[in-house]
Amino acid sequence: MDVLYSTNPSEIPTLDAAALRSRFLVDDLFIDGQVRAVYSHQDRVVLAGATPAGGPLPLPTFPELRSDTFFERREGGIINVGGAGTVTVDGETYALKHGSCLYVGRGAREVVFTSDGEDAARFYIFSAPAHTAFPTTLVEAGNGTVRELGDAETSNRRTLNQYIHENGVKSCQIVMGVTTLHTGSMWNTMPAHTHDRRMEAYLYFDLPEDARVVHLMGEPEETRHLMVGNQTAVISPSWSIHSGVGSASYSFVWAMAGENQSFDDMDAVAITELR
Ligand SMILES: O=C[C@H](O)[C@@H](O)CC(=O)C(=O)O
Ligand SMILES: [Zn+2]
Repeated sequence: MDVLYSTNPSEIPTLDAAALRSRFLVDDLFIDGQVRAVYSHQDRVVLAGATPAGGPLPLPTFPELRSDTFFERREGGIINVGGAGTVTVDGETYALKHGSCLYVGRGAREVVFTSDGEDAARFYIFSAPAHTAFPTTLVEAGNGTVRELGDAETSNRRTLNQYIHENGVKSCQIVMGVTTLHTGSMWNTMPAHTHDRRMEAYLYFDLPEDARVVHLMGEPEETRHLMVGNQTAVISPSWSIHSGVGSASYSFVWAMAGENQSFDDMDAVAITELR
């Protein structure tokens, strides 16, 4: 498990592209037959990828967690960004096709991933510390609370599906869903925003391998960009904007944790104010 410590915004202007990438980008989550994980000190979230190939793949715990099982003191949201597969939680099997979301509550002991066929499932896991156990719950792709945002004219027409949130699947901290750009629209989250009470991570997926998202980060008055490929995550501290434009349309998993779960508690920044 890699550990990423928190970064102060004053460090941003001192970082070159490689240093920015090493602190905020996670691009090695999905490797056949492995569970890969990163512990971020932004609200102590863990980002993980599980790619079952050639047989069932159990979720281990990690020495850094000092726990007997991964979910001993944690909850998690799991979204499948690969081929169809299943997640078995303490003997109960949930089928997750591409884009479906499973919430796993604190205290789950045995979690095992499988792929249905040749096209390996790729389970993205976003986990946060949890104070109590909410029920493990499946939401099929597209069955969250849907918001239609943006316009084709400004190239940001997109469908946002909220899965784990105040008015949906209950959690201690996690707010999680998937946003899909309509064909021909390339911008997400414009106008950009911050939410000082929550960190957020984006995992871009369904982006062609030869395409990139130009992801904007940093304090609104001191922005930088990251060139982001398919199935790559970007960690956004609470002080950072998180917005991007693709060279092709794409989807992304967004997931937050922190002080509150109010999706609309965000401070928008007009593009004319960004520096
Ligand atoms: O705080 C909320 C998050 O940044 C995302 O939900 C935004 C998003 O998916 C979008 O505008 O497309
Ligand atoms: Zn946000």
